[in-house]
Amino acid sequence: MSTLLSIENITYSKQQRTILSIPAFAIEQGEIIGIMGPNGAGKSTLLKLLSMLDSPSEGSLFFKGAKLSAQNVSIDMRRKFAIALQQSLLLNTTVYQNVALGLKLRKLPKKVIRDKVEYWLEKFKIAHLAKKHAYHLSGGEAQRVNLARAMILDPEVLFLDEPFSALDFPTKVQLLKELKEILKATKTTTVFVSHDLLEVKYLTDRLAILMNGEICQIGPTLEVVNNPNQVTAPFIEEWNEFIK
Ligand SMILES: Nc1ncnc2c1ncn2[C@@H]1O[C@H](COP(=O)(O)OP(=O)(O)OP(=O)(O)O)[C@@H](O)[C@H]1O
Repeated sequence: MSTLLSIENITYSKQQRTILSIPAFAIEQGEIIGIMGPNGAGKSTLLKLLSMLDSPSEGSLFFKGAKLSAQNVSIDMRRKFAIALQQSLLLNTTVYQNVALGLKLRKLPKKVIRDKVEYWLEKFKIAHLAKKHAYHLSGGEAQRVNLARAMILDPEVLFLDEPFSALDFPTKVQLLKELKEILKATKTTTVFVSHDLLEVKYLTDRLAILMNGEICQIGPTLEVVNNPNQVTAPFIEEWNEFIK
């Protein structure tokens, strides 16, 4: 494996408060890495920095070894990333148009767009909803559209911020299963922020535990879950107790 995206000596501060302080963190090509931690630990902030939606107060971000800064981040660079959030934030139009939008912005030929949209609607089992208005979907259907809209961009890194947390359990389990198959088949490098150890155990290869803005433990997911360190144990053991 080789490092795809990494950060070095990052801090992120707001109103004289340090929200994140991370000396080093690397995401390997093709892996699914989870970021878990208590409320307010800084998970979403870390995701925003990694996906270049925000800039750190200090420190550097590297993509394939090249340093990125607010100045040298081109549209082409941004287009290597796709993001799916808990709220699907779909547009006021059909499912088809929502999934097609990113490719239209990239000015791909109509035929290519149609083929790709059909492919991804099929993959996420929403082809029958193509003409339906996005505002009339169930939560699970909307999240499928959201994920199709991200995957159609063929991202080098997919960022997921709690995409399943608003779904009921059976819907979540089904979508997790399908998404894992898709991510593994496409070898999509994925950063997955979640509150839920069950989701994280199922989906991720490695896990970083973020507490008070610091990565307190990182390693293969099962190793971290089964051998928490002194700092992460109270957080992880509470979960282990719950899902035993
Ligand atoms: N722009 C900002 N200005 C001030 N404080 C901020 C800003 N962004 C984040 N914070 C604070 O930083 C901390 C980390 O926030 P963040 O949303 O990253 O945590 P989180 O781990 O994702 O939390 P949750 O699990 O509740 O979603 C919180 O205390 C939050 O209030």
